[in-house]
Formats: sequence, C-alpha cells, structure tokens
Amino acid sequence: MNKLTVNRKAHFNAAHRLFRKDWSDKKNQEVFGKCSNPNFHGHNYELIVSVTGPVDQETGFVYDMKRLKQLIYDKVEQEFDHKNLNLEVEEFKNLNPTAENIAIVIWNKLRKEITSNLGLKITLYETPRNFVTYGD
Ligand SMILES: Nc1nc2c(c(=O)[nH]1)N=C([C@H](O)[C@H](O)COP(=O)(O)OP(=O)(O)OP(=O)(O)O)CN2
Ligand SMILES: [Zn+2]
Repeated sequence: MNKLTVNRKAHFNAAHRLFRKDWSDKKNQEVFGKCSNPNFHGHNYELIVSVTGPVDQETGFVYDMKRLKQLIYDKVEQEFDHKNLNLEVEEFKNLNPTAENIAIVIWNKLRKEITSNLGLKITLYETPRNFVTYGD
C-alpha cells in the first residue's frame, strides 16, 4: 500500500552555547566561534515532525494530528521552550546542543511514543536558512 506523510509544525525559543567541556576556551572559540559565547545566545527554532505510514481505511488517518500536536507539546515544547539548553535540559548537560544533536534528541523522545510501523522524521530550523533533517 502507498504511504503518506503527515506533518506538524511547532516552534520553541531556546538559548544555547556550542562548546565542549574537555576543550580549552581557545579551541572552543576556534571551532565554534561566536556560537561559543560563554554568555550564551538564542534561536527561534522551527520544528517539523513528519510521520509516514499507510492511511487507515476506517479513520482516514496516518496519525491523529491532534495527538501529534499534544505529543510535541508534552515532549518538546514543555521541555525546551524558553530554556537554556546547556543548563536546564538534562540531555544537553553533557551533549553539545548543535542543531544536529537537538534533532536527534527530539527524534529519540518521539520515537518512543510512535509505533515502529510508522516512519518518523525531524526537520529542525535553527535559523530561517540553517536546518537539519533526521529520521527513518
Ligand atoms: N553543523 C552545524 N553548524 C553550526 C551550528 C549547528 O548547530 N550545526 N550552529 C551554529 C550556531 O549555533 C548558529 O546556528 C549560527 O547562527 P548564525 O551565525 O546566526 O547563522 P547565520 O549567520 O547563518 O544566520 P542566518 O540567519 O541563517 O543567515 C553555527 N554552525
Ligand atoms: Zn546557536
């Protein structure tokens, strides 16, 4: 059966600093530049969560978008919105909060909630022109 993808957009605003604890300030500055500002900086992240699968013949749904909205709210927005990712979000206490790693963390959180017969893809915009995609 052909598959179809449902997509839900969301956003959150968060502060971060790109750096590694095991590198010197000089090396962090060389590699991450202004993104390694010790006083942090912020982004308006735009998120697209895509769920792919067959259309259920009875409901006409691949996945209930109301449920998807609630899931993203509970697992992503509540956890990340208006937070300092490095200091306040457990997953980034020892993980550099790059767009790549944020997308992977979001995927891991949502993957646990969506059955494995459905594909899950994360698209995360860190700026209007910088974005990453991750998923199965
Ligand atoms: N591979 C990655 N590269 C970079 C990341 C990242 O997460 N993954 N992150 C950053 C900075 O945190 C940040 O995104 C850079 O922002 P900014 O300098 O504002 O980006 P632009 O100047 O390109 O802003 P536009 O608005 O998109 O023009 C750096 N690298
Ligand atoms: Zn940044």
